[in-house]
Amino acid sequence: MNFLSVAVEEYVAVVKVNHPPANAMSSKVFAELSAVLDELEKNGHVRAVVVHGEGRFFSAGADIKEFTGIEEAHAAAELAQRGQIVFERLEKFPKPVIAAIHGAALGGGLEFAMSCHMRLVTENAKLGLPELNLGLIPGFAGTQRLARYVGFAKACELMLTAEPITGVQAVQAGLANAAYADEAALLEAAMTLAKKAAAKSPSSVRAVMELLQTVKTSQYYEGVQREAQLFGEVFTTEDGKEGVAAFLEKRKPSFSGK
Ligand SMILES: C/C=C/C(=O)SCCNC(=O)CCNC(=O)[C@H](O)C(C)(C)COP(=O)(O)OP(=O)(O)OC[C@H]1O[C@@H](n2cnc3c(N)ncnc32)[C@H](O)[C@@H]1OP(=O)(O)O
Repeated sequence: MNFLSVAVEEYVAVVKVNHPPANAMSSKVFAELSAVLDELEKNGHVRAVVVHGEGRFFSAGADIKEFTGIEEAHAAAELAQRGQIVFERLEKFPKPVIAAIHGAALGGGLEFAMSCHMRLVTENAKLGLPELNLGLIPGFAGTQRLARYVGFAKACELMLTAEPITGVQAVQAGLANAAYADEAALLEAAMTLAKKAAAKSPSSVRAVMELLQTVKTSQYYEGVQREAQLFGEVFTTEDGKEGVAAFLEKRKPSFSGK
């Protein structure tokens, strides 16, 4: 493992993303996450999982530096689908997963956190889906999951303004469970919560985790599929190219509507 580390303590696995500088969700990070889920699912010493980011951020999203090599809409749609599959697996994971979010959970980073079963945040963490600043749209099922947590109007506002909210606001909006003053308090609270779940009967926990997933309908999956397709289409517009180039060149994008 190069980008993820796992430490197990009292039936709780702490998974840390360590992909400096921003813990971007690159294809290698996704591959490792998938392998880690395989291992944690089988491991009888693991009954709950805490996911955290090493360094300044939880995760700043999909790896924008990897976007530059992608030319075709179908290739961009496939990138979205690959992320969607891993996050779907995470959401369906039979053991509870808690995201402990500090710094920033943006774009694919928030989509990662939204696939976890609970989210604890620092008060000043930034949570948002800023893809429209890049001339893109969310692609890892964020368009479908966000509204489930915050409702239609707030999801619309967050995506269309592309502006992040704080950890405190995320709790108020129903996106996060609770906010803590700093990273140390956040991690302590995440471990306490995870240990409470880990102390319950694994069979009852597994049953609850399965039952909570039945809220997803076929319309949800149609939405996710359409999201990947539209991500591919938007990705190949001139505005999509301009947005990504502007981010990498550290300048404001100029969108032409093409
Ligand atoms: C389907 C899914 C799609 C997506 O997820 S698209 C991505 C959506 N996410 C974003 O748009 C967030 C982009 N990043 C930011 O807004 C900012 O960054 C932060 C708020 C996270 C941090 O800002 P600050 O503290 O001013 O640092 P900094 O100089 O902007 O970034 C530090 C280094 O991190 C790299 N970085 C940040 N986000 C990403 C990313 N998502 N993918 C790849 N690299 C990223 C930068 O480029 C830079 O790197 P260097 O030091 O080499 O210049």
